[in-house]
Amino acid sequence: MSTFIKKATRTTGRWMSKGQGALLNARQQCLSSTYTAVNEPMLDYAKSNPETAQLEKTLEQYCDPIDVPIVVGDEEIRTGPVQRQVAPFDHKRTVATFHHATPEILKKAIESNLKARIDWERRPLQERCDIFLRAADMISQERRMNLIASTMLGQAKNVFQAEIDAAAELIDFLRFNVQFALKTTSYQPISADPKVTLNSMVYRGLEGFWAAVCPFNFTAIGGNLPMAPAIMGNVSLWKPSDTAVLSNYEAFKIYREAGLPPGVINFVPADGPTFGDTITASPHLAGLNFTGSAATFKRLWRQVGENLDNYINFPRLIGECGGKNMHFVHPSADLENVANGTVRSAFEFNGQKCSACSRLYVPESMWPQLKERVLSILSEVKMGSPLDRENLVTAVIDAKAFARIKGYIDYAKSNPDLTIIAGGNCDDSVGYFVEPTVIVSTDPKSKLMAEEIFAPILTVYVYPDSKVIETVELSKSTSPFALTGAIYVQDDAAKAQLADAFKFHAGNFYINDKSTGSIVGQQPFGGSRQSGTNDKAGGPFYMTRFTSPQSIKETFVPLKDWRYPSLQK
Ligand SMILES: NC(=O)c1ccc[n+]([C@@H]2O[C@H](COP(=O)([O-])OP(=O)(O)OC[C@H]3O[C@@H](n4cnc5c(N)ncnc54)[C@H](O)[C@@H]3O)[C@@H](O)[C@H]2O)c1
Ligand SMILES: N[C@@H](CCC=O)C(=O)O
Repeated sequence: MSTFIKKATRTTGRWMSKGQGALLNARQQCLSSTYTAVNEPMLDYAKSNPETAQLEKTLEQYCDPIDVPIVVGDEEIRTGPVQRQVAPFDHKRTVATFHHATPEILKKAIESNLKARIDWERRPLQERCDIFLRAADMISQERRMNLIASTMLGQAKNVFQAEIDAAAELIDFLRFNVQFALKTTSYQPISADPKVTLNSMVYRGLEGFWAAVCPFNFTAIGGNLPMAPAIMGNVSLWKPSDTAVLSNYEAFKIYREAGLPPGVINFVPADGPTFGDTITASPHLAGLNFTGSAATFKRLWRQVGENLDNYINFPRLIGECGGKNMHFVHPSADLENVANGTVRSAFEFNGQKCSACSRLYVPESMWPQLKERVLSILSEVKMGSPLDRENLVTAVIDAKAFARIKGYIDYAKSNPDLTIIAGGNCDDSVGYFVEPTVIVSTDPKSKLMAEEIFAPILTVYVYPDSKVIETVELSKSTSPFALTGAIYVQDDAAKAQLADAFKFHAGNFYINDKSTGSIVGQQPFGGSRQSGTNDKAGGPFYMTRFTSPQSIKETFVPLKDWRYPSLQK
């Protein structure tokens, strides 16, 4: 039985843990800005647990495809050609049908945003927060399984991966964003003598609308990108990825049912370039909250640049992009820790995490033993449908990704600098399956060591033990990304040296831990260089990006003379 259920008390027909009870009280207190979030406890889905039976039942609700509309204000729109979201592990199975918004619909959605903004921006922050805390409670309780099931089927996450993402991380984003919004807006400037002059700060939402452009790989990120601006009084267009429409729609519906007024967030699946062209052409674009590849972000940034003379405000651009994350192993490292951490980081959810380890630097003295251990673990790793909890590796997201990944594997097979020591097989007859693959490269600058592949592929470079510092420098100059990175080292002096050396090469840096698995409120997330603008989602500074404060000075003593005081007669 999971700890969560063991501690649970049944109240008003809902399962609620002691922790959640405290949170609901905290929600009431939030009206006085004292709300403190805690991370959502995770369910463990042991076979005999009630949540496992509940999940099975919920999965049945998704046997037939769900038709997902475009939602603008209160209107559901179903346009022309129907799009399909398929199960990546069984591509004959359609999990959702949906519709691409045309430029006309997108323009209508912007108008609807701007109309809704008039009231929404004026609402007290606490009222806005309360809606999203209600959404967090709904996801934590009665709607949890809808998010888990739709993420499992649509994005091919197994139950543990879906629980971390679609339940725990999304709930955490909602609650911590509220906490940070309340804390950051509690700052008021000093007033030396408030009877003479009162200074204050008004936390305004931005003028215009935000475009939230979402990736496929995290339901929580899809849910966060339009919601964080909304908490701060903004309005946004939610553009889900075509391969995550269903789970994103489930989250959108929950926000609306929790009390989000129509038009504050409009749900607009759309062809990527059509969406990008339309929003960047609007004079009302206030900001872009983007997560996805660096290539797409650069294209949007360029389009904003080209339109600069047409905007009412300078749009704010937030972009969280890709990575080529390394595990750098020092000769003093704990081998078992390296092996377990690297397999989890590189292959969990098929390496389709921006933070996944995709290059491994290992000293030659350690490699024979580490290789043996990694291969031994991989012989136990199972690949298959995400509906089977035993499968750590499932299918990659779609046919396009499959073809791209296969291209890298074919390249490795034909290149003498690269040796495949595990995996290397791909099969898309039923689903888009790519075996967890380990490739050893004798060329430290190989494209497999440099480019983001977003796949279950780990490339290893074995270095001479005497060349730690040279190899650190080599690793730093190999890839343009700076997202996550890990060092495995037990020697204290070496640890300090390596941490300093990688200061600008990872926005999220791990010491003796794997490069994935950041938790909201614990490891705020983001990288720099080609990995993005490093605004640190899940941390306090993120929320400040969504406000455009106004400073007000009010004087109660009239100015009686225009001269400087000592010159007054
Ligand atoms: N740093 C992070 O926090 C983080 C988190 C998750 C994913 N990622 C990155 O995201 C990428 C994987 O996600 P993806 O495959 O969905 O990325 P992607 O760039 O292909 O797509 C992201 C979104 O952009 C949209 N899009 C595509 N072209 C567009 C255009 N011209 N204008 C506007 N929108 C457009 C897509 O439809 C999708 O919704 C990887 O690079 C991964 O590292 C980063
Ligand atoms: N929070 C995630 C990153 C999401 C990127 O895809 C992690 O650290 O595993």
